[in-house]
Amino acid sequence: MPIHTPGATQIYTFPDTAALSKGLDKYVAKLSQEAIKRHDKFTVAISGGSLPKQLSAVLKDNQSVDFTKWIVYFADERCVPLDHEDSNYLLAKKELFDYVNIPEENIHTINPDLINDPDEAAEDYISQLAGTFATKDSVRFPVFDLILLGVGPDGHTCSLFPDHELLNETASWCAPIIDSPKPPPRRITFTFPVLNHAHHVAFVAAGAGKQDMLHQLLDTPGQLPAQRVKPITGTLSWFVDDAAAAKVTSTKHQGLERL
Ligand SMILES: O=C(O)[C@H](O)[C@@H](O)[C@H](O)[C@H](O)COP(=O)(O)O
Repeated sequence: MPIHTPGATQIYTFPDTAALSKGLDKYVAKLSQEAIKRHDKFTVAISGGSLPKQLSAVLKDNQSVDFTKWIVYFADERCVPLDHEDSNYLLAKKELFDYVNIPEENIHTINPDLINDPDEAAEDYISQLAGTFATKDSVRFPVFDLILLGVGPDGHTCSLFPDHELLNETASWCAPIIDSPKPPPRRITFTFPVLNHAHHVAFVAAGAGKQDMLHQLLDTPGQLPAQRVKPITGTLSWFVDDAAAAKVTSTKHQGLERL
């Protein structure tokens, strides 16, 4: 059975976070294999928050995944040194990169020399993206094989916050933000066009604290940042535990059975 129905949002539920990590492992491993078969690499972007831990719990021991072909970006990053406790890179390194053999040059971090200038840091990140994606097809936007996102209690995703002017960005690939309501205030973030050009986008959300927001995002039409993630031709999936999905009424699938 295919794991995706193009155009539809797939909501995979799991009894707990351990099961969610198993499902995520299965999903990511499959997409990684498909992408490597197709173009000899797997381009993936990840977020901060609880995502790296959920992602790596099972995946880091998955011997069937060829991590040497992974090319990793951060869907958003904080303007802090790479060894700072707020760094999304540091988090991902501790949770995943330290356990798997992704070549160092394939992990695209914010340029640590530019963290005092978010504009420059965002420009630099765009140049890094161009190095990976602007190949013979000369694409207008990067097309990631997979973008993995979290969602905040206010409906934000990446560093795209409700009512912020960045929600209207239609051209730039990566934007600076200096007034993030979630600390730290200075960050860089992918924009909606980049999220929406990906082949696959998956949100990961766990815990009762996400119940109300998930119900709002998945059952009620709206324009919250996470609701504006609508891949144009790609797929959209949610990986959630039962606690987070408790109030969701939209069609849900038992994750591991369906995957
Ligand atoms: O850099 C960041 O702050 C994150 O990328 C952010 O977008 C995160 O994914 C959400 O806030 C969800 O965070 P939790 O998973 O911790 O709830």
